[in-house]
Amino acid sequence: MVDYSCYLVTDSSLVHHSRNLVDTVQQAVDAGVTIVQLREKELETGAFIELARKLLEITKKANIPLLINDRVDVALAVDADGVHIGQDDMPLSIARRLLGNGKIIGVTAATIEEAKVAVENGADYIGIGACFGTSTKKLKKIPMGPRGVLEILEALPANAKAVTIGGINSSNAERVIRHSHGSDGRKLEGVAVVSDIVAAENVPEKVAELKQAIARGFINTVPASIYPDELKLKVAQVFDKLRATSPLVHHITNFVVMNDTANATLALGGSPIMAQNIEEVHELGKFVGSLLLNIGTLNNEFVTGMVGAGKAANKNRTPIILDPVGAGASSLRKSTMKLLTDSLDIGIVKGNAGEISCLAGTGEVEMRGVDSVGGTNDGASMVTRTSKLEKSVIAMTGVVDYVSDGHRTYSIHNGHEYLGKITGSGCMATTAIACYAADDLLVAAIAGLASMGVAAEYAAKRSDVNGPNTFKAALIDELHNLTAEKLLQSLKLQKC
Ligand SMILES: Cc1ncc(COP(=O)(O)OP(=O)(O)O)c(N)n1
Ligand SMILES: Cc1ncsc1CCOP(=O)(O)O
Repeated sequence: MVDYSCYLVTDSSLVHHSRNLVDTVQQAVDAGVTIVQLREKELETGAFIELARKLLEITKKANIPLLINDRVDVALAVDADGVHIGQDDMPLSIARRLLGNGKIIGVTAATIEEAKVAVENGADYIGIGACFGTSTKKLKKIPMGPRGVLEILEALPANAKAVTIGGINSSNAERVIRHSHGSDGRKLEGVAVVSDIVAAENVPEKVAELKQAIARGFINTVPASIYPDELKLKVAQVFDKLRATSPLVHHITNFVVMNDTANATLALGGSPIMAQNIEEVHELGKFVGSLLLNIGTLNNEFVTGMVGAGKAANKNRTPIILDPVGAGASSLRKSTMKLLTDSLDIGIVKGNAGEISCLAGTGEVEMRGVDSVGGTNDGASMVTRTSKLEKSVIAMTGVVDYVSDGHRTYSIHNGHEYLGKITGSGCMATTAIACYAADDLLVAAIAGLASMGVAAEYAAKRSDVNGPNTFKAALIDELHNLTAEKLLQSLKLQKC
């Protein structure tokens, strides 16, 4: 059985200046890559064969396969273990005739049709891509993201094998593999990586990081279900922990709510920092408890900062909470949400019914500006479906709030109508979730929405509250006055 899990594809033009390609492959093989593909675009045939022989010596000793990219003649000349061919290369049927059944043949596919044809014609595995953007190769099609990879994988027969390629690195490999877990239990066999390994300063360290990320991605445990009373106790516990630890919540958020959400974070017990400049987001990473990305007012600086901060957060395993404000309202917002969900591992997405239906791609709830027009008749099924699709916890706000991790779904019946009459209450709810995100993400999403709902009920009851404006000030006060006991007493939580 071929192990495709950690697949090194070479490119000598990208090799770090401190080594040559042969040393790079030796180090990568010693560190545990499971298969190697020699991919050279500029080499003359003689030099190609010589290089292939050297790499074959290394891979044979480690008992792993060496495939040759595009050049069936080179593979035959050195008796390599197989080839990888693209859609414009030698047809699969001819390659198979030349190489015989004992050799591995991989075929690139960017569409369902290409993948199906390759499998029908006897490809041993499919290289699905490009998954993300890459500077290693000029792409002919826009990257498909992990969801596009899964769509191709799910269209193939259950026994078909596939890896994905394009922009894969140690900070996104876990998500890419996890995302490929299909409804019928199938998943990718692994990820193929060029620059993240060959250009790395420290190859053994990089391969170790990649292998750990890949191994985490393959773990697909179904979480145990939790009864509402047990969950309420957990909410009370995480509230006390939040007050004791005051985590730093890094916001890249919109101009409209920046001040209110900073105050809501402080009132609830967190510590806010609002910073979007790419120059500083990396430095902040080490101290940040969670990263909140809110697309309410968009410009290029914000989006660049979000992607940069998001990648750093994924690398540090800091949870990211995304608020795709108004995602269904304009194509810029929709494409920004797609860019963020495709390129980052998002822990929790919080949105109203319109935003969540836009994320799910169903558009079943319309949007007017940043507000949903109406809600959905079946919030529980909408969040469960979207969570399964996105592999993120989904928190959907409305008259009733719904939270799901794809396996466990709950509804929260707290709040007050004034929440819908002030601007920024949804963004404050996202902030509240981000304050709790150091803990189990399902619990964090419930605790955040519960805190907002219960604080709103206390605020609305106050004698000094006469309407939305006084309510907003009182809401910040009541987030500050919240206690674990109040949450336990007032939280109305149901299992769906
Ligand atoms: C594992 C894997 N998947 C896809 C490719 C891309 O191959 P191809 O389409 O032939 O493009 P080039 O590699 O020739 O640029 C691959 N090499 N490996
Ligand atoms: C060969 C190839 N085919 C699709 S993307 C790609 C290059 C991937 O390189 P990297 O892993 O450096 O993004």
